[in-house]
Amino acid sequence: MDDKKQQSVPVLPWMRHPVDVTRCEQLSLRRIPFLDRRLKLALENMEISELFSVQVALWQETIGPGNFERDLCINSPTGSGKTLAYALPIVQKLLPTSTVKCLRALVVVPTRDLALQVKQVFDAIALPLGLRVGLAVGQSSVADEISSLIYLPGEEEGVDPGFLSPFWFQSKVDILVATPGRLVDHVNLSRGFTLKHLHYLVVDEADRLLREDYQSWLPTVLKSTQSSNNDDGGGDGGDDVFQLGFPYSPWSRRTCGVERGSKPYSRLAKVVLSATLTRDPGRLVQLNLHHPLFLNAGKMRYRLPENLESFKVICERKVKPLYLVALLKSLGEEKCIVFTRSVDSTHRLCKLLNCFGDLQIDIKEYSGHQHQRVRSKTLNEFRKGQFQVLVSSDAMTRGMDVEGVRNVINYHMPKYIKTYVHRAGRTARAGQTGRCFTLMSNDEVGRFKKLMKKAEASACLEHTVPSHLIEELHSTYQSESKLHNCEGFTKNTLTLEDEPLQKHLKAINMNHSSLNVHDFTLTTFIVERFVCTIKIEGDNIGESHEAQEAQGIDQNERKVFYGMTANDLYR
Ligand SMILES: Nc1ncnc2c1ncn2[C@@H]1O[C@H](COP(=O)(O)OP(=O)(O)OP(=O)(O)O)[C@@H](O)[C@H]1O
Repeated sequence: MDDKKQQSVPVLPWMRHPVDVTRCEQLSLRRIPFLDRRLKLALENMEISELFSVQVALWQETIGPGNFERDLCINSPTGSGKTLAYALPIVQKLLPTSTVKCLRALVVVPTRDLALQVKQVFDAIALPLGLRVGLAVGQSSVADEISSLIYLPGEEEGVDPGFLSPFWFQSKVDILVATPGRLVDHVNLSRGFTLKHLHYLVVDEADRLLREDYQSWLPTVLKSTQSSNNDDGGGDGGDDVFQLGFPYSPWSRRTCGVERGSKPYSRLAKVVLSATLTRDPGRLVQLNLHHPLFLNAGKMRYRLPENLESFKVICERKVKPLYLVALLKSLGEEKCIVFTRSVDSTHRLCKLLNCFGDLQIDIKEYSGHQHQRVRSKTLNEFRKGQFQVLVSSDAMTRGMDVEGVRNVINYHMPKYIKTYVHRAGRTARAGQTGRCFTLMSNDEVGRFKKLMKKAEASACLEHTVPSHLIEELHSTYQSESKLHNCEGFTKNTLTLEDEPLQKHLKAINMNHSSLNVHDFTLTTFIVERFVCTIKIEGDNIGESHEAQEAQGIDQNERKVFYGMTANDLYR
């Protein structure tokens, strides 16, 4: 979107003049004012020697002169280091710990894998400083999870059990990273779990979290953070010591960086982030932001990582899988993520790619249809470099940080620039280089051009896949299919006798033991490969779709029989 058009979109007044994050220089750790020496050491142990622009900007608004006086909304590219940008000041602010642990910082993210990733960042800087980080993501039962988050009455440790036991609950963690659904479960169901002492709330991947309701997580959280700590520890309900009317509380009072003069001004400080932050006033208003300050990277709304190269790969629709295989072959051993438009396509494409015996690349799928355990295992293996190509749907990839991903391939062109930004952003992270290839047919080129115009880095060259590679692949699979097509194809019935084949078909949702077909001119190599083990009875062998159509055979009927058309396999 050009500047003129961008200005015509209704924007909240405080979003009109953002602080440009890119103007902040990267700074070496020794030049960061007030950085706690232990925090500096923890960063050095992570091999971090300087802070990125967005991290410096946030530091200024929190620990520096800004002193967290305003809520912060950050729109900064993928891989620019937003996690550490909020984790660092929060940990530094929590450092003067009170004698009693209580939950003072909450980070909400949309997926479990992302929550685990964020927790790891907090662990690296908070644990050495004696702060504990918890996770509420629904990996275990509510009861098991809560026992890792709070001391139950009678449990040892905590403060002066003789004084408060058996009525009190105490937090085991200072910082909690949570997904919205499980967070709401704890707020509503877990005795002793309270957000009343919360000082900091971070909403990461905010546009995604604000787009979906997730059991009304936001109003639930905001309501339960409403502390009555103005009245010196008399709680407004809940199962903690405040409810019991103790004369004083050893818990910290919320005054987080928003004290004015000598008068403490109780407020929950909020940090809201994304690489594609929403500007929709209706969504943002739900956050109930206090005097918000908008930090943006550059002038445009969408910005791609600086060292990302974008390419278009133009190909005919029906040979798209061949282009993908050829492209993957040409990328060699480099780690790569292939994006499709849905979980079904992800599953099918992964199966399809694994049919190419000569590809010699390990490929696995990663999608929301898989069990969390399977998904996390796959992600770990990918991180460790145990396989090179991950085929993925969009839902799970926001914020995912995997070292060494050099290439992203859009097998299906994304519909929206936001999707492009998040997909492409899995590479070229933290200043590294990376490439994003988008496969498209000729008639999609115009749409792609429009899409790319909305991002700041809109240069996009064409990447040509050598035609000899495509021809080689084509002839391999064509010849195989011809060979197998020759078996009796006399009637319009197809019997699936072969057990491995049946399994295979089942895996791509073709749950039939026998098929009635008019048309079994199999135009995709994947289906051709099935033919080799199918006992075929039909009379249409070798006829093209056009010829079949001329005979009045309804091509759509295939949909009824297979649950999908041969064309579905191309998409
Ligand atoms: N100051 C730094 N120096 C070196 N590496 C850093 C620094 N800060 C962050 N990183 C690394 O940069 C990578 C990207 O960071 P992070 O995941 O926080 O990005 P992000 O902006 O949240 O991206 P996304 O929008 O995709 O979630 C991580 O691997 C992180 O370890």
